[in-house]
Amino acid sequence: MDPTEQLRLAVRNAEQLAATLRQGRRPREVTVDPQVATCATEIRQSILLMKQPVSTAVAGDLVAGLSAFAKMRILHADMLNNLKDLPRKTWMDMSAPVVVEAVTSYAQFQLEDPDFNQFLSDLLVSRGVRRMGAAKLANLAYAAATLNLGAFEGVHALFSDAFAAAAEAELGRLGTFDLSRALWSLARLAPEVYESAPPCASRLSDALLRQRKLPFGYSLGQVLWAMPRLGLDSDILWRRVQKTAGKEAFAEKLRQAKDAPTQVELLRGLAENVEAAGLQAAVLNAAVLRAMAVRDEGASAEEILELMALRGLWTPVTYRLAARLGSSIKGSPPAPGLTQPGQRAHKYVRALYHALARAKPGDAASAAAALESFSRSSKRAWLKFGAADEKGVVLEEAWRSLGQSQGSGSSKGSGKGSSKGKPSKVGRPLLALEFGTFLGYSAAKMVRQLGAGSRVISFEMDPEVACLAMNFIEIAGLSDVIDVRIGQCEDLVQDLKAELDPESVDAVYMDHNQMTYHADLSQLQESGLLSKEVLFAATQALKPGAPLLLWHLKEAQKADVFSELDIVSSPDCGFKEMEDWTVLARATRAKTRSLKRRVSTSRPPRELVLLAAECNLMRWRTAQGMVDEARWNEFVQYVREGMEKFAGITSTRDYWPQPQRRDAARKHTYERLDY
Ligand SMILES: C[S@@+](CC[C@H](N)C(=O)[O-])C[C@H]1O[C@@H](n2cnc3c(N)ncnc32)[C@H](O)[C@@H]1O
Repeated sequence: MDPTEQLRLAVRNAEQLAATLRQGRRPREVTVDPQVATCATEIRQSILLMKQPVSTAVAGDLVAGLSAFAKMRILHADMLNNLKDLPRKTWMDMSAPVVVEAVTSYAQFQLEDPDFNQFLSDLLVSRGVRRMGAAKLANLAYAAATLNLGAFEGVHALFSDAFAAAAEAELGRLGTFDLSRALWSLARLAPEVYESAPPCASRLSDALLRQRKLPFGYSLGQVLWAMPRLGLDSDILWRRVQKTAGKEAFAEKLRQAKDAPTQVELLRGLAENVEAAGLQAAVLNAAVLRAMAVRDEGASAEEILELMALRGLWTPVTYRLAARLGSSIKGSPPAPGLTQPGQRAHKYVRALYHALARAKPGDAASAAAALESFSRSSKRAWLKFGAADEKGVVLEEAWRSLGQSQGSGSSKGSGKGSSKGKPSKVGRPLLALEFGTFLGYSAAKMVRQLGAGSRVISFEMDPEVACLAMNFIEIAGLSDVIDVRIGQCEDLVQDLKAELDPESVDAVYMDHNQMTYHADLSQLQESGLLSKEVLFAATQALKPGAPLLLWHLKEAQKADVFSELDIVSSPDCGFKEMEDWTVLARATRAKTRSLKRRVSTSRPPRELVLLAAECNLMRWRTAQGMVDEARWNEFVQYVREGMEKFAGITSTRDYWPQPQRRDAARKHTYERLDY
């Protein structure tokens, strides 16, 4: 058969398969589904046989194929590579809808490819984006913003001009979802924060506020993030939505809150929006904790205690807080208070109450042990701790040795203005940043190992989870030394620059999103916040995998930015035959010239970039319940082999109490067709 015809038929087939996946009718692991595999192979074969460069019509089929595979969250490298290599003329000849589909599908893979991003940016700027209809424009802007094309010349102006020029009737046709995404995209593409709103933003925001149904959930969080950046006031919107706002919106409002009283009010609002009694109590306890952090807010803390007593929501944490406040309010239920989270409480809430019922108040070790026992109690109770079991030992050792070599408990603040005539770093309490608080388990471990007086600032984007963590930290007796910040880490790091002295961060621990580890580390390096003797640690570097972080660190080591790089192989927490890597990178004052220095101008190998995208897709498919443990065992070995093959990166030491388990883990092989 003519390869272009074969491609066309296979792509139609892929579209149907993607549709059945959406209806939940495909088997569990779609990447090994025989029908998907056959279709993927046919596409590959036709690409290999086709005369290059392909015609615009064939390019259209490739785009449709890419879009179908993007919907199935499967990386078809041949299709991606073929599209990437299309001559500019073919891209210019494609119709606007095909270009929109190509860019939006491509964006879903979140590939790190600055050269192609530059190409796409130039292409969009030369083609122009007017006259494509507001819905397509909103979609395209969203893809461009996801790819961070705002970094390239002309892209932001392109979209802001197009939205400013769109006819009123066209904007009127956009629904709440599209308007929300358009606002987010404009803010994301903008090179800086606006003082006053540009016309495009005002028009979109007016159209949004006219909608009968206002944004909610994730979209609302995006709009609340975007509005202040676009110079828009979000108060009117917030007043209308706050009673039904979800956690994404509260997370953003809490991050933006400039003072503790505003945070207290927001947490009280969040408590009214959650159902389970146990979670409501935890959120209100968090509000009391925030109120206690400021001197004049004792009255507000008492008011919340009163409200909790009326609702019968006192927990062991509330009793502790009341005692700390010297409050005379009579608690309810009687001490120790609620130790059951209530019907239908989420696993994380149950985990906290399991700890509240078992931990000795003020004793961090017993609190941590209680969370561990919950996580081990059954497969379904398993919790995502990246610092437990063997990996926990590796990390604790590293933090302890940092504490012993640098910290000793002499007092020196790390706030702005406290570093006049900087003394030597040796002999002062340490400051650590954690990315991904979850229930506060690893933050508690870290702060204790770093030594007396040390502090951890921990970032958590889920406000309910952050509140659970604040309760756990209080029962562990660590509220004075662990500060949970709510929001997206990227924004929180930006905010920290105004608060901390340069070079004041001694340790960083990442356990949030492996896909962004390397970008988050770069942001920290560029912020100037890292000490020249910083210890950087990250978990889950092999499962689900952080190939780009590993590559970044290896390059940084070559450039003497980090002098030591330790990649420790061990079992993943709770899985005996699943390998994971914990990464430890140390800077050394004597060697490290500047952490800000650009590590390298070279780009990671293409295969590594594709591997990173595969790790991300695997995470996505797992969240959809499509990947089981056996498949993961296999996949991590594929990542390990890929790291060695494409970047020469291997583990540097083992921490396997039973080495035969490691050998067994390494025998797993990942079946993956070549496409
Ligand atoms: C694996 S858990 C962290 C476990 C925790 N470090 C421990 O061992 O106790 C990952 C956490 O990171 C949070 N997270 C993910 N991406 C984030 C981001 N971009 N900013 C802030 N928090 C994030 C998630 O909500 C989740 O609670």
